[in-house]
Amino acid sequence: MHSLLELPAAAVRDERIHTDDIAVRVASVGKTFARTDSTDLRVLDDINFSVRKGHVTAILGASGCGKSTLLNMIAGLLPADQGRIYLNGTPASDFTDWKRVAYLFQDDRLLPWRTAIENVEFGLEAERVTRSERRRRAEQTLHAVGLAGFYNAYPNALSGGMRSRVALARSLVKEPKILLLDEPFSKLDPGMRAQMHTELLQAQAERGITVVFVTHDIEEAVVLADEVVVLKPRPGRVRDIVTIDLPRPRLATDHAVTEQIRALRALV
Ligand SMILES: Nc1ncnc2c1ncn2[C@@H]1O[C@H](COP(=O)(O)OP(=O)(O)OP(=O)(O)O)[C@@H](O)[C@H]1O
Repeated sequence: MHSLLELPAAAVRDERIHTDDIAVRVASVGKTFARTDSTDLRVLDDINFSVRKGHVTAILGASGCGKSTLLNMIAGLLPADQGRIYLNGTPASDFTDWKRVAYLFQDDRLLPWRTAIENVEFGLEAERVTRSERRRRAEQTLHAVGLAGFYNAYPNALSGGMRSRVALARSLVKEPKILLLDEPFSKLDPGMRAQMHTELLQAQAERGITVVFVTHDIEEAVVLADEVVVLKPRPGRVRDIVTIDLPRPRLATDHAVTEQIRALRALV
């Protein structure tokens, strides 16, 4: 099952191609890290895929195959040393609308000296938003992720799941068009992780956000994603792009979901 979004290499190399419904395009991207022992580590090689606007895409692969490196390049945190990454048709190096791109890290990175609401407001401090508007939007977003009543709690008084919600709210308050997530729920227990999946999908559907997330968890990829980019390691290459065309909510106990998990397991 290949996605139509897997553009042919020749088309990918043609920088004139602008498809209005593509939010992220990764075109012939490669990355090599120089190591202290002066040997180079080729982490990613000739990566090609596209992410449709409003879709949820998983980047799935074993530990060390370059998933975080790829996400960091999409986020503009790392340059690609081969190929190009485009956001809304613009090369990442020329892209200016980074305020509409949010990144949720593996650890929640909450500021311990700030309350929940102050942590969420932090997401807006780089923007031209008045203090009262900041407070209003932070309250509204915390409410939307089920944390009304915990506005003034400090992170150390919150459970892991609640901290994840605050971190999600801090990303959503920016009203991102693109949300990038690097295994943000991997430290949660399975029940809490399932709740966070529901929160994420609800926010994504309501706001039409494009989501790209990294995971090594096949079940998480099948439950959340419209498309799964499967990477194989050393160096990281695209093994396959699989479309998950199942209705939501997807329960890991449903037959169609377990079949899809089984099919993906054979690829990873
Ligand atoms: N800045 C860096 N300098 C040198 N090597 C790096 C750097 N960042 C990552 N690497 C190496 O690149 C490889 C891929 O790392 P990356 O974190 O992208 O993989 P991953 O698939 O996200 O792994 P995990 O699931 O364990 O987080 C690893 O071998 C890692 O040690």
